[in-house]
Amino acid sequence: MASFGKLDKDLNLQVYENVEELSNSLAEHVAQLSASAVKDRGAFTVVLSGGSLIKTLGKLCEPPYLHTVDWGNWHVFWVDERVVKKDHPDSNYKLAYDGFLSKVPIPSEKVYAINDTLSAQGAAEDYEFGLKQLVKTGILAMADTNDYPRFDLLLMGMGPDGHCASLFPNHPLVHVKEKWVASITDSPKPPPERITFTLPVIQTAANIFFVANGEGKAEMVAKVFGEELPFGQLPSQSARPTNGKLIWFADKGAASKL
Ligand SMILES: O=C1O[C@H](COP(=O)(O)O)[C@@H](O)[C@H](O)[C@H]1O
Repeated sequence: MASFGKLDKDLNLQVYENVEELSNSLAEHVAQLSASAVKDRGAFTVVLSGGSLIKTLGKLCEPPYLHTVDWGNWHVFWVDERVVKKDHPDSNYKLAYDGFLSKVPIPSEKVYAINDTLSAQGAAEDYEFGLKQLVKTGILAMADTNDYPRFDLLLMGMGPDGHCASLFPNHPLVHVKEKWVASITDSPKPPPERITFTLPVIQTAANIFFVANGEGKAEMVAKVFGEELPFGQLPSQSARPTNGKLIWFADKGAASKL
């Protein structure tokens, strides 16, 4: 891992020589969080993004993690989803299933995909309702300090424009506070119809791991670690836990403009 001195310490940025090293470290960090959540609460609530993140989870599907992680107690959610059928090439569920979920023994009833028969608004409301039911069962924790759920881990990617989840720079959705899950029908990145966790839910997470690899992300990584911008102008900068832990995992390419 390369050293960025003060940046490492203050901003929790971990820079790796290549994606292979990044993926190894990511797997170890995820496995440790999983073990402590299952020990404490008997469940690990982990939230996936789509995009390039999924490939970096590959090491978790291999020994030793394949055999040592308590997959039976994982509960898997999506921080955002495109409103398409589950077998559509744009589906974040399909991407995660093909690249990760089909390779590890997580019980299918603990994988919470969106209802792909509904409109964007319907799917967002339905997903939020489902989360509230899981709070009632005790699987999903609520925060002590606000009225949002507190997921154990959010695994986040960042687009080259600085968006995360389906929260795009300066889009009005970045200011939504009254919902846990919101819909968008004018996403600047296709497909236009999506659902997304709102920023307060993201900020309430116990842990957020952001993953960025490749030079295409370098400019935005530098911006995220640059001056503090007004809330929502750069969602990947605003998406920081208010009472949790944030780690950025970057390869040398993504960190090349720091
Ligand atoms: O559209 C999306 O893009 C972001 C970033 O994707 P990447 O391929 O540039 O890493 C992703 O995190 C999000 O889940 C997805 O819906």
